[in-house]
Amino acid sequence: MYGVKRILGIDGGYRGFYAKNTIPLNSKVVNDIHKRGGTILGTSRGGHDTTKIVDSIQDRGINQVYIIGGDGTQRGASVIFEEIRRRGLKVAVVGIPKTIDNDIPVIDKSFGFDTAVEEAQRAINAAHVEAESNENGIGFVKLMGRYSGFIAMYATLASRDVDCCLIPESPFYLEGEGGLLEFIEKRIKENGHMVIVLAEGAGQELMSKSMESNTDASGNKLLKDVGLWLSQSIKDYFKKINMVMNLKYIDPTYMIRAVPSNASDNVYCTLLAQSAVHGAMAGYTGYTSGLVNGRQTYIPYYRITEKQNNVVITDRMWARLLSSTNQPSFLGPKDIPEEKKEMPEKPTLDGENCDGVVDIPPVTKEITK
Ligand SMILES: Nc1ncnc2c1ncn2[C@@H]1O[C@H](COP(=O)(O)OP(=O)(O)O)[C@@H](O)[C@H]1O
Ligand SMILES: O=P(O)(O)OC[C@H]1O[C@](O)(COP(=O)(O)O)[C@@H](O)[C@@H]1O
Repeated sequence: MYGVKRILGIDGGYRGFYAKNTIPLNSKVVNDIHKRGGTILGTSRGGHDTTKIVDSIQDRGINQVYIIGGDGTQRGASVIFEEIRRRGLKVAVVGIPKTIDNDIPVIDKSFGFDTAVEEAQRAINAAHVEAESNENGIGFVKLMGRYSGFIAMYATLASRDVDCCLIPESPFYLEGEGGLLEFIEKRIKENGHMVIVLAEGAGQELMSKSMESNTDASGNKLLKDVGLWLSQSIKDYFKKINMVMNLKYIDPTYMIRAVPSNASDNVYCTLLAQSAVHGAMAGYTGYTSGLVNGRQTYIPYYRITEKQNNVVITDRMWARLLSSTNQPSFLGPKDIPEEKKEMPEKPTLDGENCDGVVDIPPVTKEITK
């Protein structure tokens, strides 16, 4: 449509700009990538050397850069955009929001999230079958979600087989009255089985200080395996109270991330890509292409990078989850920040992303002509 002759793929994330050869892309090369999981370009953490990246863009004569990834990637794109602007280069920088975690703010959802939720159902179904088939069975599923529990929350709501969903945004405790272990014992006594879904970032603070972890190359906290730790704690508890229990632990995290995208994500990806290109061709730069309240928009980087999208546990969606699982909130009044105690009803479809959409500024014509 625009007569573009040369498209280069950057191999292996940000460091690929300066440490690797580019991968020529054409319609033949990308013809069936939507049917495969993963990425033909490769991915990595770390490696964001802004000067070298922008040098590489400049040296190669690149005039449009499309950067695909999660909230960290969008922050990286924003830094590149600033440097390009500082140097006065005529290069458009555009972000495409791709992450299964759905932790990018403002937009309705990121590309990959729907697929992850759908695939998580398989693991939850398996956990349910195993739990039902064993005496006092517990099916325990760990899902991704380092800081944001969206996959766990939506998979739980979709499945309706889950008795307890634990996410990073909602603190919980194990022992004593109102604690998780007491709840599990009660639910098992009532139903004879249960399913627990856990986002990997949940309950990290409960694990021993001796298991203190570092950060990955991107600066993300390296998580301790809360799934294994929690399943062992549950087993120890049932041993202590001398009650039979069969816990089956399922960790489908990388299997979920590796599947090809589903139909809904394929369509979404097409919209994101087309919209991103139209924006750059129209002369815009410094934005992430995304769906907001069902409409394709161009969102200036400063709105994307100012915060992370997290589950708001005082919002309606989490309330819906609590009523669906009938789990306790595990919260005392002290766990709810003052300003969250009286949240006004928000005028969106699902209670999420409200903060970002009410006053989205018009696209600033951050254009390098
Ligand atoms: N504040 C930042 N400034 C510059 N680059 C960043 C920043 N945060 C993240 N990046 C770059 O983006 C990459 C991807 O971020 P990461 O958090 O690993 O994944 P995701 O994009 O899925 O959130 C990082 O490896 C790093 O190169
Ligand atoms: O082990 P890796 O490759 O660093 O990835 C694990 C992390 O990936 C995430 O799913 C984010 O992945 P995406 O950005 O690809 O969606 C986190 O939830 C998880 O902690």
